[in-house]
Amino acid sequence: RPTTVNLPPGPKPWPIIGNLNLIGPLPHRSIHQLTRKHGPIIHLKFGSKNVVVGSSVEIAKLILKTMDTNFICRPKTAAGKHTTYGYTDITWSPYGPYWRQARKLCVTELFSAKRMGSFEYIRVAEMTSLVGAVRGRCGEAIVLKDLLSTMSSNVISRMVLGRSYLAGGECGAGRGRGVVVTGGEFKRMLEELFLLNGVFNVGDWIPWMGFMDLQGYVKRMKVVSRKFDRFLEDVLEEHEGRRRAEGDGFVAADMVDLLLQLADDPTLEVKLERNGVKGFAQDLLAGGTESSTMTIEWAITELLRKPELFKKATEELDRVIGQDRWVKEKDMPDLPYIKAIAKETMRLHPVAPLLTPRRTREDCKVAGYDIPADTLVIVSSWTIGRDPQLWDNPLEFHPERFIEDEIDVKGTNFKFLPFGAGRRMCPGYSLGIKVIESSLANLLHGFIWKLPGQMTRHDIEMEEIYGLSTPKKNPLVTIAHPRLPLEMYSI
Ligand code: HEM
Repeated sequence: RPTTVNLPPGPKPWPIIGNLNLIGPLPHRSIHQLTRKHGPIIHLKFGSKNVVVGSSVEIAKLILKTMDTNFICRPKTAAGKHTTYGYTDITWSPYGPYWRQARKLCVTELFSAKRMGSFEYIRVAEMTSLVGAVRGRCGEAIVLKDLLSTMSSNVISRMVLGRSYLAGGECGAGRGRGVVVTGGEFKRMLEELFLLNGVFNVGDWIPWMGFMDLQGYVKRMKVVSRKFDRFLEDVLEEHEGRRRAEGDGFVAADMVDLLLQLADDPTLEVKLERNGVKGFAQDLLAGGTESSTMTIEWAITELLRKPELFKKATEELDRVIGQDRWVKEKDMPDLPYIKAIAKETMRLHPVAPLLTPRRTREDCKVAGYDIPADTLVIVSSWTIGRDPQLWDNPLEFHPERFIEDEIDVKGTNFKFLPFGAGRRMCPGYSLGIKVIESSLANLLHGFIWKLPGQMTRHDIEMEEIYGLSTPKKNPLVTIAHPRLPLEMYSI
């Protein structure tokens, strides 16, 4: 090692806590302020841990693509240890043959175009239920998020687990172990899992304080992971029962069936153990629910603040779809304005404003600075998405910018990173974008959206909470009115 290490610029750390005093309850906003002061690559100390934040297109490209072999690992955190079966899921598993195999399974089995196509009927059915639920409450003030999360949980549950375990508010009813968890409880479990996977847990950064669990996060991680384990064990037993009963005629009907088959496959490079099956299933359930719900809620919120945009969206829908049918997934390429609203929402309200953290495997140099091995590496897509050098009037919600400049969602130009980029980018992006775009299109096609009572667009609050995702702090309350001929709702 060189004797003098040329670390990126950053604030002076305090003994023991480092710069943790500068990180508030919304870490992406704290980090945004720091990057504005110190530049596109900064060095911080979280306790004794080195942290590097990249917040420009150039640095993001180096981290996520050009030098990705050194940045492809995830840090070892209490959340990874306690909530993902000791890092045997996809998100927190370290770089190596196990993770590479997991990603291969995502591409070839779980999210292949064929598999996504074969599950389209589920997305259509749940979309129809969502439209029916909104229609049933037209004229009332509704918490939109509740209806959206039922839709997205049902889509993902049916694809991953084979059926909606949330139907009727109960789950697992009538089987060996009786009711395991209610629908409402399941949603709370997912929210808790997301929150705990994104929190700044002091024990991760000041290891000798870890045993005290001063914030109580580790205790909560253990509680939520026990709840998930009970639920997933039940699901696995049910699937194994069907497999035994059907013998040679068994055909995999959902992602858990596939994972259990793979766990028995002697040709797999690395054995997929039972905990791995549960960890993968949990990742798919968690990844597929909260992220699309929060994005659609933010989109309707932004539109309520700029009602003139509803007109543009519905003009496009009336022209392309007409008033006598609902929007199908295959219509989306013909609805560029709706797609632009979805992208603009993800620019201003990214699900993961700091992406998911990485860890350096070896000492390296980035932009002339030394980055030591085992540094926590963060890419601030929040800052990149608000950079005035990249976006005109960056704080304004202006979907047209994505029509003028057709940037894709796959992070190929590193200016727009809703799903990350490179080899560790979100494997579920095609499902996520399908659910977001077609739900948004149908909610705008089928309904006129208003604010309740005397509330005006200036009263809408825009605060978020931070975890592995960043949903609205206070859920949006809104009123829907039918927009299409009434017979269209008898579906
Ligand atoms: C709105 C929808 C979604 C958004 C915005 C989103 C965003 C992200 C982001 C930003 C990452 C981190 C990428 C990085 O480290 O560079 C990620 C990773 C991941 N996402 Fe998603 N996601 C979405 C939907 C989904 C869905 C539907 C699934 C699965 C059903 C999923 C499963 C995962 C998994 C397993 C990872 C970890 C990948 C790895 O570490 O190798 N996501 N996602």
